[in-house]
Formats: sequence, C-alpha cells, structure tokens
Amino acid sequence: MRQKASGYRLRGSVTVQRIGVMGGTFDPIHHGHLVAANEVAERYGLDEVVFVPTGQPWQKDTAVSPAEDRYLMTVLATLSNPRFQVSRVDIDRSGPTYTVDTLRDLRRGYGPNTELFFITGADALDKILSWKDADEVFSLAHFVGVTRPGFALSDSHLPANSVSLVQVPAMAISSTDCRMRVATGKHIWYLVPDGVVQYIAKQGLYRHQVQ
Ligand SMILES: Nc1ncnc2c1ncn2[C@@H]1O[C@H](COP(=O)(O)OP(=O)(O)OP(=O)(O)O)[C@@H](O)[C@H]1O
Ligand SMILES: O=C(O)c1ccc[n+]([C@@H]2O[C@H](COP(=O)([O-])O)[C@@H](O)[C@H]2O)c1
Repeated sequence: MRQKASGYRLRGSVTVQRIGVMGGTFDPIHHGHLVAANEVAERYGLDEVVFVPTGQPWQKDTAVSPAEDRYLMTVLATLSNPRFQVSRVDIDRSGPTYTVDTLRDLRRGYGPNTELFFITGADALDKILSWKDADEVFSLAHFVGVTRPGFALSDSHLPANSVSLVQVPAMAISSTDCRMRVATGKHIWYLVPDGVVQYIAKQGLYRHQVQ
C-alpha cells in the first residue's frame, strides 16, 4: 500500500496526487537532469517524479545508445531517492517516441485523480510546437520549463497558462559533453552519478563515439 505523501491535495473529497514527468534520452543521465527534477519536485510539492527514457527520439540527429542501457543508467541514477521512479512506457512502445503517447500512457497508469507536471529544459521548451499533437500535449499536463546554461528560457510562443518557468541551479552539463569526454579518455566523475560512471566503464559505452 502506497503511503500518502505531503504533496497529496484535496479536491472536494478526492485526494489528488501530483506527479512530475522528466522525459529525456538520458544518453547518459547526468546531474543537470537530476537537479532540475529535484528542484521542481520541491517547488511544486510533487509526490513523485517519474523519469521516462525515450524509445526512439525522432528529433535527435545522432544515433543513440540501446534503450536498455539508457534505462538501466536512469535506474542507477535515481535509486537513492525514494521520490524518483523510472518508467518503461516509452522504451516498451514501438515506433518514434511522442510525448502525447507518454502522457496518455502515464495518465492511464496513474488513474484519474492525478495532476501531471512535465519538466523540460529551456532548449526543449523552445521546440515544443514542433512536437506531435502539440495542442493535445498541453491538455494532458502542466509544463514546467527550467533554466539551462546557454539557452534562453521563454514561454512567449506557448499557450497562456499552460507553462510555468522555474529557475534551477545552473548545471552546465550535457549528455553530448559526457559522451565526448569518454570518447576522448577524459573523466566524467561528478557530472553523472557514480553508479553511472561505473556502468559506462563496465559496458564500454561511448568509447568509440564520433560525435
Ligand atoms: N544541464 C541541464 N539543465 C537543465 N535541463 C537540462 C539539462 N540537461 C538536459 N536538460 C533537459 O532534460 C531533458 C532531457 O535532456 P536530454 O536527455 O536530451 O539531455 P541533453 O544533455 O540535452 O542531451 P544531448 O546533449 O545528447 O542532446 C530536456 O528537457 C533537456 O532540456
Ligand atoms: O512529442 C514529440 O514529438 C517530441 C519531440 C521531441 C522530444 N520530445 C520529448 O522531449 C523530451 C526530451 O527529449 P530529448 O530528445 O531532448 O531527450 C523527451 O521526453 C522526448 O520524448 C517529444
């Protein structure tokens, strides 16, 4: 039986759970993702943040690592935080990954008395109108755009009241940089959780990365 956490809200006589959703390719997951999720969880009193590794991220222009590797790294990175969960909905669905499907699947799984908060960095927020069924996406979750070094955070192109903007501690980390470091023999300690450093070394990920 799931214990009630402080983030539960009463709507009339019904308790409503607040769930954060952090979607990403996570190739690999790094502390920029974790800090953003944690800050938003604190700010909105979220009961849980579910990390959802993409299956086939159709807008990434480089090849991505196998979904199971990205999933396992995400599990390792979130293991110590009882409020963090990982979902397989996107990696178990065939075809390109669309957030409209992610949110429909999560809504079905969590049930009706749930508010979803989809967390995105400033770069992803900028491109949201190019996502599949963008209009519907905004009806399925409230969007939370977070600051990311090197990108301007703005919601002026998005529907009113569908997005909130949150400043998070600046973490100038990207998965691209982590992959490039491994490929060129540099360390990635402290950019990603220790278990992820060890998983990458053990599986030999990114050693022959060209980009
Ligand atoms: N350092 C960061 N600070 C805040 N948000 C971030 C940061 N890194 C990634 N994000 C956000 O996390 C989500 C998933 O990002 P993703 O897994 O593509 O990581 P990435 O570092 O951008 O990867 P890549 O370098 O391969 O493009 C996106 O919404 C992205 O904007
Ligand atoms: O729905 C879409 O068409 C869509 C297009 C690009 C990205 N997304 C989602 O945005 C999140 C971050 O993606 P990415 O590619 O920056 O790792 C992740 O949950 C993706 O599924 C979604």
